[in-house]
Amino acid sequence: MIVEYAHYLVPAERTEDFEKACRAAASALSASPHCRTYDLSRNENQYTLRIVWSTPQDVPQLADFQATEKRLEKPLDLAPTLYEWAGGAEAFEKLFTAFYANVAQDPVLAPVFAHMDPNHPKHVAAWLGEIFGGPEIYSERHGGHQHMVSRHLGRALTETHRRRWVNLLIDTADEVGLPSEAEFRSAFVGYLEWGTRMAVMFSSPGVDPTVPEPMPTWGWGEVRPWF
Ligand code: HEM
Repeated sequence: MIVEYAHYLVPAERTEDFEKACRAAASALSASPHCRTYDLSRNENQYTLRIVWSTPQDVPQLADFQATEKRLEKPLDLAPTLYEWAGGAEAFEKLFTAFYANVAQDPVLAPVFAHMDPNHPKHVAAWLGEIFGGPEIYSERHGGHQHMVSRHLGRALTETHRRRWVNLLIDTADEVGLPSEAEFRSAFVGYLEWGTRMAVMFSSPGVDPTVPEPMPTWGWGEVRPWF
């Protein structure tokens, strides 16, 4: 992950044009599979654009404006990752072993997972661990993002399935004693809400099965809409 900071000194008569160009750049950034998040801050006539990239790219809409300084930096992780906070690989394996045992008893979900691969709980644990900042095991050993998406294709999952999956996973998180701090649980549930909606989308008829986006990552903060 690369964090780009670009500082712009913008004369008062050009701030309107600059902010318009930034909004155009925001559309391009949102559409880019390489951009994870971005924001613009202003202090009088100084602007700082911060972009978090998976790989460095240009922001063409701002080419007319001279950046006074441009720095590409690796972020310095001062906070533990969600993976570390949760308790690492062991915690995710415990969670998904208990979850799929509960799934087998659930009238809504059991039929969906009737032919599940016995290693499925371990694979989903590796997926979630990687998303939450742990080792890149799912990418290296289990086919990465494209493979995960392919396992949902054609399953025609419904909102009833999705909601039951989320509810049961949260109940199981309580059952196995996953950390319950507000910050951790809000990030955890935020990912479940996003991830299950993506699973339902990719399970719909006629969806494009190609996935150019890299593995998602999830942290303590926010994500932006794709627009
Ligand atoms: C955050 C949400 C979700 C995540 C992270 C997730 C993750 C995964 C992963 C990583 C796989 C592939 C496992 C492998 O590599 O073998 C998979 C497969 C699958 N997922 Fe999901 N999934 C999510 C939501 C859902 C939902 C809501 C359902 C249905 C209620 C569902 C049903 C399935 C099924 C049936 C498979 C194939 C299982 C098998 O045959 O082994 N998933 N999921």
